[in-house]
Amino acid sequence: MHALDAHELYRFFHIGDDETAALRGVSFHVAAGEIVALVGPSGSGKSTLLACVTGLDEPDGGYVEVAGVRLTRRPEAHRTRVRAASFGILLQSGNLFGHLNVEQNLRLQMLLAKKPDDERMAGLLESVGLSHRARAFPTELSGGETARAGLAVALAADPPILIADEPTAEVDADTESRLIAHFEARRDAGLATLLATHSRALAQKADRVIRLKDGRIDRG
Ligand SMILES: Nc1ncnc2c1ncn2[C@@H]1O[C@H](COP(=O)(O)OP(=O)(O)OP(=O)(O)O)[C@@H](O)[C@H]1O
Repeated sequence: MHALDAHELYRFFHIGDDETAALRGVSFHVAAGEIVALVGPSGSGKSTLLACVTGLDEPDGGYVEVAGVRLTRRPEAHRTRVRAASFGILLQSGNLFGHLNVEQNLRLQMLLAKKPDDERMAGLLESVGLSHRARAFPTELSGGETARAGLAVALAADPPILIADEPTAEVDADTESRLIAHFEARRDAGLATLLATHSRALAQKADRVIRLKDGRIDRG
């Protein structure tokens, strides 16, 4: 049993008569204490895969297990419970509440996980380079700041499984190093991390790299 298991995932999208096979039988796992990097060209299915493994999207075939418990095709209430207990999630759609400032978004995430910790919050803001923007609201942040604030929220409750889509896409080299150190600390703490990334530096630090191509794992 792994922190996360994906079994033969399929996902199709239909627009008019056109069908896109975004995932075509993808199986993989992420163990506790492991960083796995998901890489592949634009359109290869990375974001679709991350949405399916978190239960935010339902695969058309196959299933996902979180610590051995099935997530796929279970009632929404069950999926929501598993997500809250097991995942920190940063997808490209973002994860910030617009009526809360950055600090309040982090605090809310910690409260939901019953882990309020102001000191940890300050450390997280510093590690994503946003200490000076703690009081800013999401509409007042740049694209890069929004992504970093979202990552801090995803990390806030020290989730057993971190799922992040392009967590270092819009950061400078120093911030990327700090974030990599953060992911490595998660590994040392026995937590699982799955990152979709175009960053070579980040992929090099992963324990395993999974390469997607046209909705399949490319073993070439
Ligand atoms: N909601 C949707 N409706 C229709 N097609 C979709 C939808 N979401 C994704 N697709 C298609 O599925 C395929 C996989 O997309 P996906 O976003 O998963 O790729 P990606 O590897 O994450 O790309 P990128 O690196 O650009 O984010 C693409 O062909 C995309 O156009």
